[in-house]
Amino acid sequence: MNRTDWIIVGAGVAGCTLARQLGSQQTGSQPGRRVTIIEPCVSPDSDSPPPIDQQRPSRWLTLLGSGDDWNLSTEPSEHLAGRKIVWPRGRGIGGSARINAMIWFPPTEVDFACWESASGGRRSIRQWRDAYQVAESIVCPESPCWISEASRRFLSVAETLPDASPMIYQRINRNGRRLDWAPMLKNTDVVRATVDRVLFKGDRAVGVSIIKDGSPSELTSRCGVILCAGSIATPTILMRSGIGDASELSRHGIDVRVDRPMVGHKLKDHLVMPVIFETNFKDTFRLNPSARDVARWQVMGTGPVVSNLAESGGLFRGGEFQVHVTPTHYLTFPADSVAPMMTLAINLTRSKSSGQITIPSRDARSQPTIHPNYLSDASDGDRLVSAVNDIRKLVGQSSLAQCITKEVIPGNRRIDERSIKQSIARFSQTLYHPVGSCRYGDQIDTPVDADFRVRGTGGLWVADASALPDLPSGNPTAAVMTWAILAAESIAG
Ligand SMILES: Cc1cc2nc3c(=O)[nH]c(=O)nc-3n(C[C@H](O)[C@H](O)[C@H](O)COP(=O)(O)OP(=O)(O)OC[C@H]3O[C@@H](n4cnc5c(N)ncnc54)[C@H](O)[C@@H]3O)c2cc1C
Repeated sequence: MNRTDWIIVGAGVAGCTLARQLGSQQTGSQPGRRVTIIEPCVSPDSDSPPPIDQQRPSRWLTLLGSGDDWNLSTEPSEHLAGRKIVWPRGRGIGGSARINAMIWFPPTEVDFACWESASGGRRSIRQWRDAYQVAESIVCPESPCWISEASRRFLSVAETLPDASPMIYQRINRNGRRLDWAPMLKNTDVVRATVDRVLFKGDRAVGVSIIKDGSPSELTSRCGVILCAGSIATPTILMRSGIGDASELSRHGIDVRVDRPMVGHKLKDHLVMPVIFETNFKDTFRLNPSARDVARWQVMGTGPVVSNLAESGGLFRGGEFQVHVTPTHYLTFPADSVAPMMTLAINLTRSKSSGQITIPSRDARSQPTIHPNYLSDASDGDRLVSAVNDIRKLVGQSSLAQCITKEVIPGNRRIDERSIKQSIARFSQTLYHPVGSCRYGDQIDTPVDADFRVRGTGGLWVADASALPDLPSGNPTAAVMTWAILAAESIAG
């Protein structure tokens, strides 16, 4: 293969967006720039669009644990009753967007201000906003034309709250089907391989070493390498390349290239606490719909089959926490339940607790070690309890109360702070939003600088969720695309 201009590592949300943007600069009088993206192979037919059944929005749940998932899990969490939490991450073109719940949540003004501040003023709120507009024009998110009774009833009472912004979530869908990300790579060479580490000449990144069909080889590039392998894999690639905490790297026999103790640190995630109710709603949501509903979806793109389960919700108490409404028992679905269920899943928008990613060895095939340190900052637990109580109050003091036959989790007997905290420790889950493990910023201790460059190197950038300086206010795909668009502008110069 001839030498490419840029190598992008990982064809997930950031990688596909970046490839599209860098590739689109090949038009007009500009000399052609070649972009190569590297993504592991899932299966022989992994480049074809997913079969029709998998395009049904609610099917994302059954993709977890499939061949499209890296099947990761955390170390035992001290504040979650010692539980290991399953951390799905998508694999194949589209990355985690192959298996995600497809909610499109635009960044808020708080997010734009946070990003401007992280850049030390190098990138203005306006630039971030403009980049978001480009992201939106690429995805063209859909407003669903069907929501469940659970969503309808919840929204009608939430709309009466003064400090809430309830909403039906927009979807990353086309005609009620999961978006296919592969068309974004039409100007890009795709190599199916796993990246082990970055290759350098002096301080400059000149390519990557890869494992393809079980054998090691190398790919080189003229302009450099952009890491988009996501919040878990990007820091591990940096560490294997000798960029990280010097003492940790030496322990694994890795030559230290740049001593950057913060690589892998400041990892954050949205921890979600499901408050689950049994109801007297007329409809029970089923993963396997009737033939009539399937036909309605296929022909008209509407009906219960367009549900992505997490249909609606919004930001509450002035943006302090987010809610996802599902017409299911969040923890046992798709197993049938005795009565129609509703879950109000609650997460803090910005937790203070942060964790870290480390590598157990220098072997690229070894699973990274994930310590999310959920609730290690005590104030997060206090704020989550208070959010749970807010939502219980909303349900108990509104017309929704007539529809509830039983609170299943935490349960009516769990009223005091201690027992709600026990419930959180036992039942809360990841909302699948890890960010920040290769934090961007103008401060000297951030691994990535305000131009998306890995500090202490040349020709090496990070443009994925790992670079986000903090959790975004909502679901991160729109934020990650926004970052990739500004990174592409910066990298292409
Ligand atoms: C189950 C689930 C549900 C979610 N629901 C939503 C939602 O509804 N809305 C929302 O906004 N967000 C959601 N998210 C989060 C969202 O999908 C991620 O934040 C987003 O995909 C992150 O983008 P990324 O490019 O950083 O990483 P990813 O999209 O994960 O892409 C990383 C890519 O790098 C590849 N890669 C990893 N290691 C290597 C290597 N060594 N060599 C080469 N390639 C490599 C991976 O295979 C993957 O394709 C969800 C995530 C999950 C897992």
